[in-house]
Amino acid sequence: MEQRYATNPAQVPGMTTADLRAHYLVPDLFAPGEIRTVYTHHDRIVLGGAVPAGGSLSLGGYPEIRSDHFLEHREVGIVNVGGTGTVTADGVDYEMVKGACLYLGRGIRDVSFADEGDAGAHFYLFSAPAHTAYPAALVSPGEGTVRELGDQLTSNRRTLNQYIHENGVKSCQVVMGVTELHPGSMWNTMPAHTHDRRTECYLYFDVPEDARVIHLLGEREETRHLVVGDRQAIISPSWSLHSGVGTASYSFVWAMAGENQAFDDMDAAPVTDLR
Ligand SMILES: O=C(O)C(=O)C[C@H](O)C(=O)CO
Ligand SMILES: [Zn+2]
Repeated sequence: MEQRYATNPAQVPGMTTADLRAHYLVPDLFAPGEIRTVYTHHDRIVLGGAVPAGGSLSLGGYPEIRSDHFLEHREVGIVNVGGTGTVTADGVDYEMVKGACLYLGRGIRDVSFADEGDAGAHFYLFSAPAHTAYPAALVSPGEGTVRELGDQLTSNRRTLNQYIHENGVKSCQVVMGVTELHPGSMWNTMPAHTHDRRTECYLYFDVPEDARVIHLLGEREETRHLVVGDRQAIISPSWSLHSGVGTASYSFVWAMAGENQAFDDMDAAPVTDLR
């Protein structure tokens, strides 16, 4: 499990492009036949990618979280950003089509990922410490709480699906969903915002091979950017604003953990305030 220690906003102005990428970009979560994990000390979130590639992969314990099994004292939200696959949790099979979201609570011992042939399932994992066990739940794409946001005239028309959240699938900390940009719209999360009570991670997907998302980060008076490709994740600490613009339409999984689960607890950073 890769370790990423927490950072302070005062470090950002002195960072090179390589420093910014090393701290806030997760470029290689997905590899065929592997489960990869990254532990960020920002709100103790673990990001993971599981690519069964026609076989089956088991999620084990890790010394970095002093656990015999991954969900010993954690919960996880999983979104499949590839072809159809199956997650099995303590003997129960959950078939996950592309875009489906599965919540698995604390205490589940055996978790495995599988797909058939060249289906190409890519399971994205977002996990945080959990104080109690909530029931497992599978949500089909588009079946959560749907919010239509933005406008074609400002190139930010998008559909935001909330899956694991206060009024949906229950969890201890994890809040998770998927936002899809409409064709011709390029900007997500406009205006940019912060939420000092939660760390948030985005996993960009369905980014065409020759396209990139320019993701904004940092404090509003001192912004920086990351150039992000398909199935790459970013870590946005509680003090960092987040927003992005693509050179083509794309989608992203957003997920948060921290002090509260109130989606609308956010402080807008109007574009006129950004430097
Ligand atoms: O397009 C958007 O707006 C989003 O998807 C915003 C994220 O959900 C977010 O940053 C929530 O805090
Ligand atoms: Zn946010």
